[in-house]
Amino acid sequence: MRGGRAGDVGGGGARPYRAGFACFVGRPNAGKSTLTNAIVGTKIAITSNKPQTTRHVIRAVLHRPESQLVLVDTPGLHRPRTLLGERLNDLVRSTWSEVDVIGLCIPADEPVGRGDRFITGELAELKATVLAVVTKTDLVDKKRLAEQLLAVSELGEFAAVVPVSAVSGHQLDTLVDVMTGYLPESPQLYPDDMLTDDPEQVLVAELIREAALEGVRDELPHSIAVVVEEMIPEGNLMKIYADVYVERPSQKAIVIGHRASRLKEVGTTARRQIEELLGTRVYLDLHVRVAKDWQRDPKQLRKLGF
Ligand SMILES: Nc1nc2c(ncn2[C@@H]2O[C@H](COP(=O)(O)OP(=O)(O)OP(=O)(O)O)[C@@H](O)[C@H]2O)c(=O)[nH]1
Repeated sequence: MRGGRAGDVGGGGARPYRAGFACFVGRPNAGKSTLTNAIVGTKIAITSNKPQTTRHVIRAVLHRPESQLVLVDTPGLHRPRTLLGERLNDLVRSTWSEVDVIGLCIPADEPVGRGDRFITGELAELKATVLAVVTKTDLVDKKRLAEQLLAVSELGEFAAVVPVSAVSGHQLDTLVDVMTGYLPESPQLYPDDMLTDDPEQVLVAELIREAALEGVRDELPHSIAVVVEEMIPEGNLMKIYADVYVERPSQKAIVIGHRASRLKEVGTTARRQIEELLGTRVYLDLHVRVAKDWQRDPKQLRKLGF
């Protein structure tokens, strides 16, 4: 509906405008978030070297003259052990049913396994076009890559198998081209200047959460949640008030550190990243609170946005 299209002008031979939704799926650590970041070129989806850290569906809009690819970031599918785990899996499935193109990510440096087979089976039921994306090609040599491409193509019926590296940038444009080719003909979905339709607060909360996890992932891998309570613009300054939730007092001590030294670092790191994201100066006020067993309590989960 919104915006005109250069492709309309001139008629004869112009390719149709395509627009639609796509997402990357795959087992934890397959490289989905890193790939999304590399394609979008800005730090929107949050990555970590620990599985299951992507907790929000985040959309990034890739504008091209003849197309618009809306990337939806989903968490990795996994065996639920807590209520949060179940919610995450529901979120993954509902996202899958809404998109036009799905890129199943399989790392080049790990054997194709049961998890990949399971997800491939689930995807076969959907109406979306499914591509296989062999990620992290920079980690293997040509021979290993060729073997992996073969193993992946034997895994299921894919519209295409595309090897990429988010780190070296290898084939990223090709992947976008291939995915775009499978989008439906459609008018432009979002205005030209829009990169993401997610509330800024979600992105800000994710940046704070990532900073709070830095260096303590082994101790508190899934025990931190962040809620941005208020964002108040004041001239060219954005005042942000946020709560960092942990499950237990002992975790609160870890996050805060000796004489609040760690919390200060978290605040500084997060503030820099938020300033980059918002393009304004930021004042960041962080409070650490204990929400007992928040991962298991539906009321707490709702409050924390799950
Ligand atoms: N060398 C290399 N490492 C990569 C590449 N892509 C991702 N990684 C690394 O692989 C790990 C997992 O990447 P993520 O992007 O967080 O994986 P994910 O699939 O989003 O993981 P979940 O959020 O757990 O579902 C991180 O340590 C990344 O740095 C790549 O192209 N090359």
